[in-house]
Amino acid sequence: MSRTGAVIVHNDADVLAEAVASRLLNRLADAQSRSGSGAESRRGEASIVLTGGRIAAKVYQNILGSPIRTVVDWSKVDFWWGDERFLPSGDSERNETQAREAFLDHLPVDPERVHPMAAADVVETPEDAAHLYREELAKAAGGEGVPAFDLLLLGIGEDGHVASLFPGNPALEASGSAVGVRNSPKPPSERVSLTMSTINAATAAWIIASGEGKAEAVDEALSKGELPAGRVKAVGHTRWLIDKDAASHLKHLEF
Ligand SMILES: O=C1O[C@H](COP(=O)(O)O)[C@@H](O)[C@H](O)[C@H]1O
Repeated sequence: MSRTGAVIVHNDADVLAEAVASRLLNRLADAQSRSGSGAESRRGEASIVLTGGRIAAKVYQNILGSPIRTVVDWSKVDFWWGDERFLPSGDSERNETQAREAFLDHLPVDPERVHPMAAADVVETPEDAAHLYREELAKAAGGEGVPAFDLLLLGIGEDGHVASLFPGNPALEASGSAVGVRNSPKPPSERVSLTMSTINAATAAWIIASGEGKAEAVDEALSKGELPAGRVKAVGHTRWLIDKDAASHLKHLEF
C-alpha cells in the first residue's frame, strides 16, 4: 500500500468538527462493508484509535449528534486509544473519560471492544500500563504486532506532539507498540502512548488541528517534516484536517 497525504482546510472549528465527524462515520461504515472471507476476515467489523484534546471532544459530540450515526454498526467497532494521561479511572482529564462522556456511553458499543489504557488506580506505573496495552494489541492482532487500524485520530499540541510523543522525549524513539511516558512537558507528566511505528502502521491517520495556537507546529510539521507530527506517515493515507487558523502559517507544502 502506498503512503499518501492530503491537507484539507475548513473555515472554522465548528465546520471542521462536523466535517471530521461525517468523514469518520463514512470511513467506519466503509470498513464494515468490506468484503472478505476465511478465518481472518473482519467483515462487518471496524477499528478506530481515539485521541484526546479539545477539537477531538467537539468531533465526538458531532458524531453523537449526527443524523447519519446509524450508518455504523457500533457493536462491531473496536475502540483503542492513541495515548492516555496516567491518572485514576474516571478522572475527567483522562482521554478515556472524555470519549466515554462525549459519545461512547451514549452509543450501543460492545464493552468488550472498548480498549482503554490501564489507569493509575489499576497499575502502578505508566510502563505497566504500556506493557498491558502491548499485550492487548498483540492479542487483537492474532498473537504479535498490532491490528491494522482502519482509522487513527491524532490531535496536535502547540509543541508539535502527537499522541503523547513529545519533541525530545525518549518515548518518541521507543520501539514496541506502546510506551510509558515520563516527564511530559504538558501535565500530567506521566502518560502512556502508542509508539510512532504503531501510529504509522494504521491504514489511515487523520491529524486534526484547530486554532492559531497550532499554526506554527502545523507549518513546521507539514513544510519541513519536523516535530513528532511531521513524522506521521500512515501505511495507507495521512490526512491533515485543519481549520483556517491552524493553516494560517503554512507557506508551502512538501507532503
Ligand atoms: O494532552 C493531549 O493533548 C493533545 C492536544 O490537545 P488539545 O486540547 O491542545 O487539542 C491531544 O491530541 C492528546 O491526545 C492529549 O493527550
